[in-house]
Amino acid sequence: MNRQRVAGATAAPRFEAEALAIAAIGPIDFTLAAGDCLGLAAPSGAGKTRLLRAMADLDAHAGSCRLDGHPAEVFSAPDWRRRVMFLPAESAWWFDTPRPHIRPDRLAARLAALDLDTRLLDQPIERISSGQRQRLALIRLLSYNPDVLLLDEPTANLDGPNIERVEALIDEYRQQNDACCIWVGHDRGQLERVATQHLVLDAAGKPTDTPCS
Ligand SMILES: Nc1ncnc2c1ncn2[C@@H]1O[C@H](COP(=O)(O)OP(=O)(O)OP(=O)(O)O)[C@@H](O)[C@H]1O
Repeated sequence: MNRQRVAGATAAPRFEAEALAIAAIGPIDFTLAAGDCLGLAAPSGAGKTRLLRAMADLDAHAGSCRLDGHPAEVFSAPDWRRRVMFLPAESAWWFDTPRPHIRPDRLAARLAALDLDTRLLDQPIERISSGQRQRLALIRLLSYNPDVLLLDEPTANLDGPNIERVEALIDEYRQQNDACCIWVGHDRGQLERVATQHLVLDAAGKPTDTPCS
């Protein structure tokens, strides 16, 4: 599924982190080229979500992130967060139904790709299942055309066929948009399928070479 690079080819950095740390979590460093996906694994409570929030500049942190060579500081906060977009494990919704949250471009195709009925767009949020909400939140995120997807356990509520659909949609988006992603997950098999690079943290949030159990 992953895009293969030509051996010996060097790709320009698209999204980078240098000495990124929040509280005692990290520091971490990585460099991703267009189309790359970093699989981020760690025991529960190690700090994966907090690092994603630091990358999106949602919480105060140490170290820096760069997009296409430009540090986060040169972007306005809303512009950075639109380009480097965080998908929380549990989605938040502020209108009564999904439709007003989602830009219409490619909406029908993405709903079909994730096996979602268009009528869900006009259903009250509380009547939509957690797995349906998770897929709708991904479609909402993609509708804003981010350059970097910060995905916090994006298939946690899904069954096997829907996990495959989500993996395929994200892979297609990365390839068509030269986007990068950071994929937080606990399923090592999945991370091996979707990621082009891997970062494993120990229970204290420090990078390690030891595989996460
Ligand atoms: N805003 C915050 N301020 C201080 N500590 C926090 C904050 N948010 C979370 N924590 C704590 O930081 C630690 C890391 O939390 P985080 O949610 O990043 O873990 P995680 O690796 O994503 O866990 P899981 O795999 O269970 O989702 C936890 O001990 C959590 O209680």
